Amino acid sequence: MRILPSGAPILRADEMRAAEQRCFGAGVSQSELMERASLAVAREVARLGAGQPALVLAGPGNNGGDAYGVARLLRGWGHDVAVAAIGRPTSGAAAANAAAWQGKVESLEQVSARPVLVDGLFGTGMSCALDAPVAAHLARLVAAASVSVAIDIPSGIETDTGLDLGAPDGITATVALGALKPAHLLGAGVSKCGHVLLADIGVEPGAIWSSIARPRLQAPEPQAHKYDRGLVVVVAGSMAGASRLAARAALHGGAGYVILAAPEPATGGPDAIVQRTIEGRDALAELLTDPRIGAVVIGPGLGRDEAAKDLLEAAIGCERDLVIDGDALSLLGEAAAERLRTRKAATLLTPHAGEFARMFDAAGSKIEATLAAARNSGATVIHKGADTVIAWAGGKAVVASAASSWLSTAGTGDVLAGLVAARHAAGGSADEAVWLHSRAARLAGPAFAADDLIGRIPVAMGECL
Ligand SMILES: NC(=O)C1=CN([C@@H]2O[C@H](COP(=O)(O)OP(=O)(O)OC[C@H]3O[C@@H](n4cnc5c(N)ncnc54)[C@H](OP(=O)(O)O)[C@@H]3O)[C@@H](O)[C@H]2O)[C@H](O)CC1
Ligand SMILES: [K+]
Repeated sequence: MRILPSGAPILRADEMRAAEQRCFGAGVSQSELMERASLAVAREVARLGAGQPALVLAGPGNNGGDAYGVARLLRGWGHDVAVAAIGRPTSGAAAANAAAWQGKVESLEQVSARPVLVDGLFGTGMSCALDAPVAAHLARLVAAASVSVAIDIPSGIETDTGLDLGAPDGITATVALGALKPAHLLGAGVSKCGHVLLADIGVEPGAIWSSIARPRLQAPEPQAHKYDRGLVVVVAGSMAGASRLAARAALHGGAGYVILAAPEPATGGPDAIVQRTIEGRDALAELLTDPRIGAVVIGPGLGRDEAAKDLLEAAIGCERDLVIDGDALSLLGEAAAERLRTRKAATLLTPHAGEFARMFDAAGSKIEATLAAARNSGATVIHKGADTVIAWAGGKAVVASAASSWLSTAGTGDVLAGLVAARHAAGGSADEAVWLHSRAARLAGPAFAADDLIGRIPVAMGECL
């Protein structure tokens, strides 16, 4: 499991440059800022590299400027340091750092590999794919090292999208400077950044995007009753098992009262789940007039037939807060934004990548695309994946990016939908549910079934009280 700072600010490349400019405007010089960056990276290299001979790769810009600073500091601390470079910085603090490096500078082609590798070729200035020879030499040098540290971002990952532009595999750790970037959490960054450490270099990020953090939960008040904790209605369709998973997840996610509304009573499952036989659109619409309902879940096991469409119409038309998942998202398709934006109550969507692409424009950064979907639909959108983005219509985004890959098993989406409803009905936020779902998966260990996941949710909640 990789280390990732929690609750940390995320900035795009242009936002980071603006934050650096504000720092300069406040009187901090570029060389001072670069020295803070170099010192933060050099300390991590000394810690992780444990004094082994180091090879520092320096690029033609400020990422390279950091690299020359790292090399100078390590050598000053007695480390055996070699430098190889692509181009040479021509201006500002980076050029001064390059000039201050007293040692020789080799080319990537000729330099020999060493046990410790520092990647200071490119950072937020990556503007296109790495040249193939550069990518090949970088991969060779990273593979030969026992410890490799990337400065700010591994070279070859696009800052704002996480798109792979030729980055090597196997980077041990990335020292993010000043703020996380989308590259640390999205796409290729999920697997290619290694552990992510965030260095404070005195820049005020002012970010409204952040990495997910452990929620703070409260036990129910002494006088609480089941409606205080939230009444969740799960609308079942043709596949009862999926809706039962969602209902059980809602119960173990803290809901005080769970109703499973199904065409015929489901057998098995906890007696604490109240079964209501609901046939057709009007009967469901009637049930959903109950103002005590904190959240309705529709989608798990709904199916896509005419009966399913009728139930979805009733759910969208009701005045309750609504979690829409799975089949219901596919039924909405590209009409989603238009159908949902007029709803007065809250709507939460839990699409995976395929469902998202059927409803919204998925081009570009996953954060930007999910925010656009939230703005256009008025819904809170939980865009699932190895990198899960939670986006609100007001522009806030939270990114979760260290989930267990064992979540790739049937039913975990149904569990999340029920958990999202429970936390919402309890007055919590969508990212709480994502954190609990991910933590429960960690606790469940390898090769768990969705049913096992449910039993770990209370344990995960116990870590938040
Ligand atoms: N701003 C500051 O004072 C500080 C910045 N920090 C560090 O700086 C980098 C960002 O530095 P920047 O100079 O903006 O860009 P890079 O160093 O990442 O890239 C350098 C140049 O490389 C060229 N480039 C981009 N992609 C490629 C490629 N695929 N192949 C070859 N060359 C490439 C690009 O030139 P262009 O002509 O394309 O513009 C870049 O200019 C940041 O990540 C931090 O590490 C300090 O940390 C703090 C101070
Ligand atoms: K780098």
